[in-house]
Amino acid sequence: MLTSLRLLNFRCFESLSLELPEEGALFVGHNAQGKTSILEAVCVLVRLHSPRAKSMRPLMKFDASEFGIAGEGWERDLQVRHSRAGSKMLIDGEELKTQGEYLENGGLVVWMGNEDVELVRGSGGGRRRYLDFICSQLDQGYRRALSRYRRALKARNLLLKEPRLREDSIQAYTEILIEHGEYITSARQHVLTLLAPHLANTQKSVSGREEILAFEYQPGSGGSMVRAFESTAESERRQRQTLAGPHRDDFKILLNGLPAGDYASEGQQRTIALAMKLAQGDVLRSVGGKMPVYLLDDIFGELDPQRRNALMRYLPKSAQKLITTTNLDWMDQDLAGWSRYLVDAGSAKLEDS
Ligand SMILES: Nc1ncnc2c1ncn2[C@@H]1O[C@H](COP(=O)(O)OP(=O)(O)OP(=O)(O)O)[C@@H](O)[C@H]1O
Repeated sequence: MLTSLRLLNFRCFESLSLELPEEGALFVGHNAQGKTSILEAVCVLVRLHSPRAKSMRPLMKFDASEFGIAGEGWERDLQVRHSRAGSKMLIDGEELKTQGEYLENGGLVVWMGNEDVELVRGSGGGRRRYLDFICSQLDQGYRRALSRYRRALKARNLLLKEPRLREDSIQAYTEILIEHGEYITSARQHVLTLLAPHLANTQKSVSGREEILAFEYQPGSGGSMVRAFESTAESERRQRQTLAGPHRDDFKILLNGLPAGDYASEGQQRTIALAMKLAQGDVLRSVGGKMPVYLLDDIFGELDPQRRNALMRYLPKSAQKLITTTNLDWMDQDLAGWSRYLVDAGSAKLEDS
């Protein structure tokens, strides 16, 4: 649990200091006032990961040359700083050399956003990121394997684009891809089996119906990386890119046996995405051994009031929940005792409830 948050030149915030209650808080305000940025800062501080930016650069206030996020959580003082010279991560004032060291023994996060529906109807990239975010939080080795795989994939694709192919070098990278690729694929497959029993509960809780939600893994190597490289060798050299491996993994989402991307209604797709994120929280808790912080960014807009309240009730009581919303008209009385911050033009003030 994070007990405080301090921002300096982060997105629209020049400076901000907040206390975060144990059960969490609501961040209420009009559009474009900074609500998402607060949740994003928490995600970066806890997991070094922004759910909406590919790099740290866009997180820096337009007119600033560095930004900082700090907070106390999990009995440590955490700090992330970024400037043009690079990023620094500190725990209790001591700078750490690697992201792995910073993340080790830290907190876990579930991010739920309006865009999650793309998990159901969008391309495989979103579903791979969903699995990667879970696997990376459960296993430090996974983060390492993924980053080595990505580097080797980039290098091998560049080699395949050269006018004269250097087969020895390509083969050297093939071996790296096989080593890390097998690890990534089996970790993703394992996480899907961990998610399966939770999905049944979460789907029922959010939809209020007996619907069967299931995943079917589709490895981008077809099952064996070694055989995949043999069978794609010719086409790779024609198309000049690596064609098999976990960068092409995907999984089918089936609702009552039918592909949800093609058959489920808009409302059902949104419910499935919520169920997937809630199941993520259940797995992080049961396997990762820690209660994650739930960051819910404006996910209520597309749900009817009954589902909004059902979702609020499903969230674990003992978890810290930080929630953004533009209004609270829909909230049932028994849920109304939350701490509320009014977010307005890059400031956040605690309101009397
Ligand atoms: N790097 C940056 N520097 C300064 N301002 C930024 C930066 N990045 C985004 N902003 C601005 O910060 C403001 C707040 O954005 P944010 O997404 O946090 O708002 P929000 O309250 O969540 O809005 P919504 O309800 O529309 O999602 C926006 O006006 C945005 O343009």
